[in-house]
Amino acid sequence: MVTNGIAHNLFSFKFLSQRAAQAIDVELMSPSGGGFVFEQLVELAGLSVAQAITKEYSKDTHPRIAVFSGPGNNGLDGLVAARHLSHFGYKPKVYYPKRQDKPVNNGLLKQCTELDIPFVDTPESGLQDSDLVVDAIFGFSFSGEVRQPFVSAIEALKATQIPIVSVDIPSAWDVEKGIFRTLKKAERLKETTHELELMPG
Ligand SMILES: NC(=O)C1=CN([C@@H]2O[C@H](COP(=O)(O)OP(=O)(O)OC[C@H]3O[C@@H](n4cnc5c(N)ncnc54)[C@H](O)[C@@H]3O)[C@@H](O)[C@H]2O)[C@@H](O)CC1
Repeated sequence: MVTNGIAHNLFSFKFLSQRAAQAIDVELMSPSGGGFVFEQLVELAGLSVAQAITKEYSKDTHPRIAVFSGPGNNGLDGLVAARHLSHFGYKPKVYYPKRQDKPVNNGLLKQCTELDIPFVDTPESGLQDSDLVVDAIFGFSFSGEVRQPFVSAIEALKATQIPIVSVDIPSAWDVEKGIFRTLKKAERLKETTHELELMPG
């Protein structure tokens, strides 16, 4: 997880390559390896995100949290985090524009709905009156240029002044090289003044 609020600690982090991260997940779920099932890993990931937020951002100063969930498993981490944040006393709302009809997705949607966590239709309404945003749009399987319906969500994240907590990596950054893929060189230089740049290794 990366948060723009703890940039000063960036160089004490170690980063995994895309291939290594995927290989670790395969190993964790192998019967001869970790023996975990997928749902356990998603629950652990989402709980870790929510716990990290409680350490960095108190519910007294950052109670209103927008969660942007993407179409894959990174998005599921976001839904689990929203559920825990609600239990921890925060007020999450979720932007989840592209949903898959799978048992784990449907179960998490039901759990969030039963906690009265609102689902919003646009990134702007997610960010409005929020103190923090959880970026769970893309994780280690992101590649290429950002496609709809996530272009406007990424633009909204680039423009917002509130803290962004990214699950795994900042969405739309090249998984191996960091920095937004969609930016031209001049824009990239500007972005590096207030965003993190991830380097492999
Ligand atoms: N075993 C696992 O796969 C686990 C994954 N976890 C989380 O899930 C993430 C990886 O999950 P996934 O492999 O589902 O991948 P992601 O959640 O990173 O994203 C894949 C989804 O994004 C879409 N996508 C990729 N590039 C795009 C682009 N340029 N524009 C628009 N859409 C694009 C794909 O079509 C796919 O629907 C990890 O980073 C981690 O956060 C954890 O929950 C633990 C378990």
